[in-house]
Amino acid sequence: MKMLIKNVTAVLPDGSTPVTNIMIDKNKIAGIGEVPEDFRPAKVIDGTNHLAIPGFVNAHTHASMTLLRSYADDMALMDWLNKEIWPAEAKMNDEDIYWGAMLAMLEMVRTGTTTYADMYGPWMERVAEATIDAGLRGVLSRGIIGVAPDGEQKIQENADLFRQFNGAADGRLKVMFGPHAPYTCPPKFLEKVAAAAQDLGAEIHIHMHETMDEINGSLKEYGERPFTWVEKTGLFDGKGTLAAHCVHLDDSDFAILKKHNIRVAHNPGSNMKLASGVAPVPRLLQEGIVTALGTDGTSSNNNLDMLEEVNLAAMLHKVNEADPLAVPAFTALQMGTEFGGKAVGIEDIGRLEKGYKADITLLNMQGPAWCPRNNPVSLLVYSANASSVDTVIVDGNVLMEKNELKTLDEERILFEAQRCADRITK
Ligand SMILES: CSC[C@H]1O[C@@H](n2cnc3c(O)ncnc32)[C@H](O)[C@@H]1O
Ligand SMILES: [Zn+2]
Repeated sequence: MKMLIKNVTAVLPDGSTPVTNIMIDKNKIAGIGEVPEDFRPAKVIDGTNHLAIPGFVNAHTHASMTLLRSYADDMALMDWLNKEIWPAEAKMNDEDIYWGAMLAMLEMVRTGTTTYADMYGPWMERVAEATIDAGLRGVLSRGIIGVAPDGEQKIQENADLFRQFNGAADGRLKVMFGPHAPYTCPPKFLEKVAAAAQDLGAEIHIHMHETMDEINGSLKEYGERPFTWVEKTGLFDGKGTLAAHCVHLDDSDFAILKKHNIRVAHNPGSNMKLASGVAPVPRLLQEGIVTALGTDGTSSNNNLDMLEEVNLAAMLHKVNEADPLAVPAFTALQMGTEFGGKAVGIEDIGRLEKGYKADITLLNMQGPAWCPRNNPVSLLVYSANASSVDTVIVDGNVLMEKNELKTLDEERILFEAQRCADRITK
């Protein structure tokens, strides 16, 4: 189907923001600019007073964890996982996974995210189902904890997930392998994950170097930093790696990141809330390492609002480096969009440009946060919030138009998610 977004202020890849027209043909952007006479759209969206941006790419989350939002706060990572999160997750069933994921879909659509990279499980097929039902683009991995007795079975489940869903839903689903972290997956086990992923040509999604405890624990147990010994398992030798966090990095870690083109998902909100530290984002960007943004799960954030992460990325590194240019506004926006596409290994998302996928978010610029209109990118990153998002398009399909949801039943999702959460947490 042909669709036209007319008279919209569009954030183009060079950061300019002309008032223009976006032409969509099937699932792609067919052109931006003057509308040719022979372009006859079946649907027209009036973009007057709206800002069009590429849909946000959440490069690291745990969607079904929405059920644990506001359940365990103000703790450091390992206490939080061991004492609260893992016992609660042990009570989840496949219905919880589905409705938790549906609550995440609802929040992502409402806040303008069009693609997300997830690590969770078991029952990741229910997350796939939720993604298909909602119409989002999902990069799914079965979270694998190797120290558990059923570690090998989890590798098989990840392989099954890949076979069943990689490329499914018109290519909207992609599957990676999800070894949880170096402290839950010993070297011999990671060798097996690496072999299984490489057999299938799958990429890796893993938490790396999140806290100083992780680094110190690894130095104690293996005499080496996690990146050093994980590299020796061959995990980074396959199709590609998405490493979440990368908060604590020395020169040897930077060398490994560059050697293997490892892409980083920076999670400023989660890193602040769990008091994990501040990732060296300005240096990552300077050294040409693909650095995207993620929310992490909603028990360490506590929401899936990518515009908030864009704002946090722009603000946190300024104060940390005492440098207002540490992460400029447009760079932060690129981290949440274009760099996100690269990080999740989908090269044709994240830019408003001919040939790219029609994954587009529109924000209503009426209201005080958007006035005066001196600089739309600045208004977006520093002034507005995601309540301005009113229209979301993924793969050429409209998921929300002028705040009206097209694929999701909000009332039902909120009811079912509360019911599931009550069973787990009460
Ligand atoms: C085995 S599925 C994924 C696993 O990861 C847990 N998790 C959520 N947030 C974090 C984080 O910041 N660091 C490490 N692990 C995290 C989640 O609860 C699942 O158990
Ligand atoms: Zn995480």
